[in-house]
Amino acid sequence: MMRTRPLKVALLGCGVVGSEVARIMTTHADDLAQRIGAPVELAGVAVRRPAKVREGIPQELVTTDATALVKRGDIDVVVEVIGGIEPARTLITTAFEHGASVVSANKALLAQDGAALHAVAEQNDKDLYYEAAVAGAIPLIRPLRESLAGDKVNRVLGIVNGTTNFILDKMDSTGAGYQEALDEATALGYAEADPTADVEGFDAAAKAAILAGIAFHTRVRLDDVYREGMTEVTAADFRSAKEMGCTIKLLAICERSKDGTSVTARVHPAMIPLTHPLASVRGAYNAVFVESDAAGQLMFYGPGAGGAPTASAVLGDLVAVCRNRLNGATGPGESSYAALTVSSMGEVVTRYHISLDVADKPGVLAQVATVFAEHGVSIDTVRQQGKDGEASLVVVTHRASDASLSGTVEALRKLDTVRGVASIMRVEGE
Ligand SMILES: NC(=O)C1=CN([C@@H]2O[C@H](COP(=O)(O)OP(=O)(O)OC[C@H]3O[C@@H](n4cnc5c(N)ncnc54)[C@H](OP(=O)(O)O)[C@@H]3O)[C@@H](O)[C@H]2O)C=CC1
Ligand SMILES: N[C@@H](CC=O)C(=O)O
Repeated sequence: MMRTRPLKVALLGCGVVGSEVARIMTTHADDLAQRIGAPVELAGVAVRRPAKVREGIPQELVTTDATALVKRGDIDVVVEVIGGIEPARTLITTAFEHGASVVSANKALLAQDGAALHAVAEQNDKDLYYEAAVAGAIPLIRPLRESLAGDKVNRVLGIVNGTTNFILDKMDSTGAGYQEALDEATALGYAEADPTADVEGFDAAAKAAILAGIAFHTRVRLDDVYREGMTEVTAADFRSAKEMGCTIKLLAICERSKDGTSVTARVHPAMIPLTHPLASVRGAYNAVFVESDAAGQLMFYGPGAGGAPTASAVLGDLVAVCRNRLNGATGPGESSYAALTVSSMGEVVTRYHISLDVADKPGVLAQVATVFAEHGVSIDTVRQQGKDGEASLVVVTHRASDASLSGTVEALRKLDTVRGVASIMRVEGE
């Protein structure tokens, strides 16, 4: 039976994502009411610049006083799409304390303060949902939290940042420059307010922290995630990757140790074989592999950024939270998490592609090979190209720990025949 009194929604932020949330709430109002069992009403929209023309948003709903909006006391659900840590964190906390549940797309905040926010939500018997915080439109949080709750997830690996995938794809497929591709991603609404978060890997690291926490039922914070961005990836790296039958992607990889007592989470550019499904993920699309004991390997794929795709995930959460509200219930919380150790990057085992500038003279290869052997790093292939007394030496290793590889590189730098380490890239997905 349809309830006639509407559920009231406060929208905090009306930018790329918020404007699409408002549009869908209006255009799909009847369908949403049907699915929820009550109409939903946009009760207020908090922004920074009230004078800006916002199509479809009645001016009387617009306010710059987000605090007063969440304190009104008659708001059922606050949708936070402002981004950043403050004022978003205080607004969300205040919303719980004044009787509202919260839907957020704010991965930066959730990766940093997710545990504290969940605690406040639970103390106040309210929901905190955030499907849109990871991988845009792709349903990933709910499958991990609910569908796979009876299984044991061991690994989550994928592309979780649309902006950097867009840039790397453009650089690889059209030879576009980095800045040109970044400007296009920003104009399309994919990039964060400060795109440093995207290109330096902070956004993907926040998503990795959230994914690892939900997948392994533990707490992983942003600071626990090893992070390298993609600003150092060059056209030469793409050429080397092609010679190996690979391309380069910015990957987020979260793994549970074999004995199940610890986890690792990392974000960095990696070479992946062109035959791997992740190699064909184009533009701002994301794709995530989840490996679990019983299900085996699952792949989630779809638009990872942009206003409408992200709003789709926000609306899904809004419907779920409204239904919970009508049923007088809340969805699954996170208070039952175990405290697994988060291991350092040194313990991660993978393959490496190392490009060295060396002197082009006899014995160099043997010298370099000895250093690898002394550090217990086994070599898979070596390719040398020399010219005018200088040479470039490309070494691809078998699987080795990051700590052994770091020791190897430190020792290589001390050889007088090694002029420099041009690039080091991990090789994944084989
Ligand atoms: N863009 C995307 O593809 C995706 C974004 N997200 C996340 O969604 C959130 C929003 O992103 P996006 O829509 O792109 O960001 P935008 O920068 O486009 O929008 C931010 C909105 O917040 C408003 N705002 C900023 N500060 C305040 C404040 N102090 N009080 C009230 N309103 C404020 C802005 O107001 P005004 O309009 O007046 O400037 C604007 O409407 C972020 O957490 C982001 O990480 C998640 C997935 C994908
Ligand atoms: N800036 C982010 C937006 C979605 O999370 C991205 O590019 O993935």
